[in-house]
Amino acid sequence: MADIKRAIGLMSGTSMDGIDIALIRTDGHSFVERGPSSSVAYSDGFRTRLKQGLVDARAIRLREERPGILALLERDLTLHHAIAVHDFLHIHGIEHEAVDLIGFHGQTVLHRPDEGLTVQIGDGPLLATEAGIPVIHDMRANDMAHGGQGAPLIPAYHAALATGLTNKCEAPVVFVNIGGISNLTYVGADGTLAAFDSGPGNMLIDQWVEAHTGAAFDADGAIAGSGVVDEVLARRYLAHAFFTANVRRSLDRGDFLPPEKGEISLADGARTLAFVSAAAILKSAAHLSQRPKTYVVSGGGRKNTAIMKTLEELAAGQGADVVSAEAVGLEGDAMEAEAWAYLAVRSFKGLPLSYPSTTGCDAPVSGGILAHPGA
Ligand SMILES: Nc1ncnc2c1ncn2[C@@H]1O[C@H](COP(=O)(O)OP(=O)(O)OP(=O)(O)O)[C@@H](O)[C@H]1O
Ligand SMILES: CC(=O)N[C@H]1[C@@H]2OC[C@@H](O2)[C@@H](O)[C@@H]1O[C@H](C)C(=O)O
Repeated sequence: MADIKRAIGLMSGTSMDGIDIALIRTDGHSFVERGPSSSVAYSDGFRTRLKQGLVDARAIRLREERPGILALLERDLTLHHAIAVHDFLHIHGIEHEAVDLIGFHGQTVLHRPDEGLTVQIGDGPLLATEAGIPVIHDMRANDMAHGGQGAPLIPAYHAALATGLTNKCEAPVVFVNIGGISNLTYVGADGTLAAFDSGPGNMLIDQWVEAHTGAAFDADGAIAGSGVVDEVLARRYLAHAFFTANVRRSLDRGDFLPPEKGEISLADGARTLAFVSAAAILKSAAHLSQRPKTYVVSGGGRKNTAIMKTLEELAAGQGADVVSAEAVGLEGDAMEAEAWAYLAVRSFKGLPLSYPSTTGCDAPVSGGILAHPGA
């Protein structure tokens, strides 16, 4: 019997809205049994500190540097994760000893793939000790050390999930994650993988809406619903070199900026940015060697009806369907956390986390650092 491990994945994504947590059992190959999942929202105060952390991170030249508030923030972020793990295990009646590994993403505070620099704050040894469970952390660094973009890493997990979709949707399938940044994974009928970041997801909408209303996001796309697309502004975003370059690269939060306040009304701005988010996915997918037949959407952006409406229309124009992760029996809010659990098991077994076709690394590479409790 294959060596199956029970692992928890922890994701604090680019939206900085909280921690997603998920439990899976897996052999690190195609066997995946998904367990419970949940999310813990950050307080407004902690989100404000995370945003300051992004500013302070701009001074980082070597990835172990922690200027400004970053050292304290890293400790507090780790302790938030430890509490999330304890609460999760308690709620679900799971003993700590029954969990073999935690896959800990941490919080990306700086991502400059062109300089070979990616920084996720999160203290793996501290989390291992606080949680009493071995932790695999820092999973992006080795990919970059081997010439990769350091992201996206979720494609290895998408490949495992795709084996269960054969009778549920038409191939070829593309998994789309609409988080702060969006990324996609193409899985060919023969298991071929191609993946890359596909553009701004919710981050521009979030910043735009927060600047005008104080709300963290456009709930259900309601603000966008009363606006119209400004085609000139949309074209400006979609003309960005990111979409036209021959080589796909991964994105940092600062690579795209929201419009200037006053440049457009709140509602039209929200509608235009939702259009851009959807159109960016199709524009990026045009770089794939084959046209997808089904887009399986996960991430918070699938709850924005303006993004989904545009995505469905544009995909229909190319003969493709758009379905939510839930429609094919998956969990759209937990997929990244599940992926980090899956990747932790692969890391533990020395299996590749990334491939030349997913991050642009020189050869399939593993990654991650193992931290034991109390070490
Ligand atoms: N009900 C909703 N209506 C509209 N948008 C929503 C809703 N719920 C969440 N979102 C959007 O989803 C975002 C969070 O998505 P998600 O958790 O997938 O991102 P993330 O994991 O932080 O980002 P990334 O995948 O880039 O790391 C929120 O910031 C918000 O923009
Ligand atoms: C550097 C970094 O944290 N990148 C994230 C971000 O959020 C979405 C997109 O940009 C993706 O490339 C990646 O996360 C996902 C989970 C990944 O690595 O697969």
